[in-house]
Amino acid sequence: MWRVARSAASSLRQSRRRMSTAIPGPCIVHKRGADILHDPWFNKDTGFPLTERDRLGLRGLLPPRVISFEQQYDRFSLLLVIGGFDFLTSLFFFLVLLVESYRSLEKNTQGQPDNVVSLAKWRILNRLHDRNETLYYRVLIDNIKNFAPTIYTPTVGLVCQNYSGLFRRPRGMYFSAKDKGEMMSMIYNWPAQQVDMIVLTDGSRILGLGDLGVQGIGIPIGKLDMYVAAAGINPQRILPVMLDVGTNNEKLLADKLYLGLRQHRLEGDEYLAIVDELMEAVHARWPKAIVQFEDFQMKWAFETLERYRKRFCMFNDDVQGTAGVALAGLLGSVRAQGRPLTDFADQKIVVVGAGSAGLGVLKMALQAVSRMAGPHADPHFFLLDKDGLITKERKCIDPAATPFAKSQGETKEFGLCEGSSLLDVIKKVKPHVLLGLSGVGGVFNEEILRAMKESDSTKPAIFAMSNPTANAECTAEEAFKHAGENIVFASGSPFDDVDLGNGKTGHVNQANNMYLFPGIGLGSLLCGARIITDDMLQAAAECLASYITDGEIQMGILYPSIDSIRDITAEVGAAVVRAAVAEGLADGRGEVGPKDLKYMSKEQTIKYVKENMWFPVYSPLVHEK
Ligand SMILES: NC(=O)c1ccc[n+]([C@@H]2O[C@H](COP(=O)([O-])OP(=O)(O)OC[C@H]3O[C@@H](n4cnc5c(N)ncnc54)[C@H](O)[C@@H]3O)[C@@H](O)[C@H]2O)c1
Ligand SMILES: O=C(O)C[C@H](O)C(=O)O
Ligand SMILES: [Mg+2]
Repeated sequence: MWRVARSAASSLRQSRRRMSTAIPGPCIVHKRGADILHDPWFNKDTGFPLTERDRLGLRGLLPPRVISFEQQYDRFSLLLVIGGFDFLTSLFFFLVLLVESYRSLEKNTQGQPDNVVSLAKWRILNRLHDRNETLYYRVLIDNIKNFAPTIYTPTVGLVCQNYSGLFRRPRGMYFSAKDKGEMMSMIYNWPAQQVDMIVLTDGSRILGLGDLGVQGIGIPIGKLDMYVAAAGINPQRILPVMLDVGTNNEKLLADKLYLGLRQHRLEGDEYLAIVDELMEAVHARWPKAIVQFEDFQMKWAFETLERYRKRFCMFNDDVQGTAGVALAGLLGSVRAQGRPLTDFADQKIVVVGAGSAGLGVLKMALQAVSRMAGPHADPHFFLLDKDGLITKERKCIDPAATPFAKSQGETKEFGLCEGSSLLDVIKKVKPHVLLGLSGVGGVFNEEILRAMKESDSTKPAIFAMSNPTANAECTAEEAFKHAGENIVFASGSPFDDVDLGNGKTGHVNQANNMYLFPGIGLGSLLCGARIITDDMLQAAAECLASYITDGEIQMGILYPSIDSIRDITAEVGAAVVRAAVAEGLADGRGEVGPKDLKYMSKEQTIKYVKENMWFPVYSPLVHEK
């Protein structure tokens, strides 16, 4: 409680410093009176100055006292500090929640008080988001480390699971299979003239929680919150999109409260025709918008990526964002062993999970090895799925997994065979890295973690990257307890650092694509990239990898603290801009043309990116009919 209060106070001081230097430009508003109070984009609540109240027809619609932004911020931060950590207040919100949507919440959170508290915190933030976006994003930016776990992973998973019960008002756009033929006109229903960043899901693989259908909309919302907080994308220019093509989740289909289409998922050409139509509609209205595909099941993740990546400015976060973050961590783990980066080519890496994320990681790791050791390099990657080690003998092997399937010669060398168990692989291979993207909680059990003690690495790396928390392959505590103090550890969802009991701390890294996707989107946007290429993604990953100092690496720190995510994102964004310029793919943006971008130094590019990041301050509102 004390630590949180102190960090909230220090954020507030920093925030005040920024508040005093910012000179906001005016903002045109086409409405007056109560309509403004009900619009979270423009609403300042009690913060409207008296002159503005007169100009906008607000006099008499608010209590007379004007409360400054700083005071509003204080009041809200206090509410959250108390709301999050004081037992009685938590209990109060628990009761409120029970009353408001008793049945569904009780059913879904039975015996899990942590979840109830997490949802209560999410509700408090969400209410502010509904009411006053400027204050919401300021609170988020200044307290990102505390609140990311609430608006993003892991709580966002819980929010998706409970979506029907939590639903109060829509956010973003919903396109469904029933809208076929209508999307080109529907897209004009979105009230904002300009959209820069879209996150799109079909809800088919939400974190490690499976097919959640329309309820998956929480993921694009959470990702776009990170875009605003980390990348400074203007919240008036973001658009979360749910493409509801049905669900194969029988429980949801049978649920009377389910808010999505009650039909099984479209498949094959029918499915692709719907996605094509949506992409055309988006492109027709906002040709420069970046589209991030998120949490699509593997077959559609790969297919849509290949289908659109040369036609639209888009990327798949689970395949490409995850790959870059994992690669940055893997390079860090080579440094942690005191070895040169080129030794990455010799690392034995076991990847558990042959889905969109696991295969994305291996593909990018293979590219890195080829760059370091030449195109004929023979990397030591071992890929397992639910049926064990994948070899060339596997029947019905997924084409995307084929390049990583082991040949008979390779398996023989290690005494392995098709379908060898994870334990067998670890014991015989003695890998430098064990990386999980399986979506299965606890698969790195005690035996497996103990076996990692025999790793050939002086600093074995354990990456339990699956989300949310309960789906992590192991907890941080289990990893340090069973695999030893010598490991470097990273997880997709946040865990606290581990007290090793001897005055030492086991550092927990969060290997989550949040370190890259905001910068990939921001950089692509600010240079007017036509498409997003592998070189741009590689530049992003390398930038993240180089952010960490040798001193930090020695302490087991592979990724920066989330507190510095805005700074990291600016650097990553600049790296993406420079890579796009180098490839001749940057058309420029606004008054900044391709030539301007080309002649910017690295520092100038970072400055350009930083200057174009939105920051929440109350702008004077000017009414125009
Ligand atoms: N940390 C991050 O930034 C990040 C990014 C993307 C995905 N993820 C997480 O990774 C997980 C997987 O995502 P995905 O898109 O690849 O899913 P997916 O469904 O495409 O793939 C899952 C893979 O895991 C395998 N698997 C299932 N049970 C297994 C078992 N017991 N042992 C070994 N393998 C098993 C499956 O066969 C499949 O190959 C999810 O939990 C997701 O939240 C994390
Ligand atoms: O959403 C996250 O936290 C990471 C990733 O995109 C995932 O699907 O798990
Ligand atoms: Mg995802």
